[in-house]
Amino acid sequence: MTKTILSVDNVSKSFGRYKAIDNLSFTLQKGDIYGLIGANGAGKTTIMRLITQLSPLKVGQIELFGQKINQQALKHVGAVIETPAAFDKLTVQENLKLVAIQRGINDSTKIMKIVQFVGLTKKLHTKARNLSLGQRQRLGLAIAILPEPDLLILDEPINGLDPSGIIEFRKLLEKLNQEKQVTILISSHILTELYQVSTRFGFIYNGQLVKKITREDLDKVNQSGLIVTVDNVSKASQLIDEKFSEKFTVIDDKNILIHSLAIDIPKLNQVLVENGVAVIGLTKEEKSLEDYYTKLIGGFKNA
Ligand SMILES: Nc1ncnc2c1ncn2[C@@H]1O[C@H](COP(=O)(O)OP(=O)(O)OP(=O)(O)O)[C@@H](O)[C@H]1O
Repeated sequence: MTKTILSVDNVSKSFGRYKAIDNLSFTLQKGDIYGLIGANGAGKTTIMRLITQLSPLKVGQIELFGQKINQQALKHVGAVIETPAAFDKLTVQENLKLVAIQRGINDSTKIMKIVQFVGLTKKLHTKARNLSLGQRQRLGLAIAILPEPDLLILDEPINGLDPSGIIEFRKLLEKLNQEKQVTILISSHILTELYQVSTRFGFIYNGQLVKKITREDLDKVNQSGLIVTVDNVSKASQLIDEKFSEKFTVIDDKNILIHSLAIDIPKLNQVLVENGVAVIGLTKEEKSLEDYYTKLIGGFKNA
């Protein structure tokens, strides 16, 4: 049975006359890794600040774990929003000890486990101000996950991480999600990475959630066709036209795009070969999350 962890319902937020969030609604079910995507200024941070009560909610409703947001429910939420919440003058260990005291965590081995988990063991006694940007991101994550939250909210957590750091970070999130059943709301401009980690996506444009899609459905939409590479395009297109009902486009003098993956591929191959057309390749045309985003947002910009 699915369990709703977070429900954002018709939320709006204005700064003066400017409407940063415009009637936005979405829900997170337990186990989701929800990728929030949008251009600079779209409203990603603002909605995260509203969820965590860093910014007061005046229009709409937000429920956490089935109840109206309140301080008690927020104890089960870990968040890294904008700059990580570490104290510059304290070391990594001191920062985590402080969180442990604030949250009543008595197990002293837990800090070491978390430090190891986020890959900061060598920096245990380094002051937060002397950490690199990526190391600060890791400390921010450590602070957020030390109290074992049920929901983790991460605003641009992979900014500033090096390539191997990005991969490690993805593995950390997957581990938290799979082993500890942590539900995650994450924003990032690095869409290749967000695609790999997320199970669902929400696209924000000008403060509105203009599209919600599961990764499964995104994959279906993006797997938009089959590219057939042949030695004789005119003969091949004539045969496809005669023998199959799928729409197709001749791309160039070697390639034809069939606009459906439902076509009977062995039969297509057989028909072409039996009629003297050499089939050089059959490739699924798979588009990326970037392609989907560009097309979706392009449509709104041009509307
Ligand atoms: N405190 C504030 N006062 C006035 N305007 C604000 C305030 N906070 C945010 N905004 C505006 O609200 C809009 C949404 O900002 P937000 O930080 O949520 O965007 P974002 O999607 O997180 O962008 P980015 O990808 O650049 O981090 C922006 O136009 C921003 O200038």
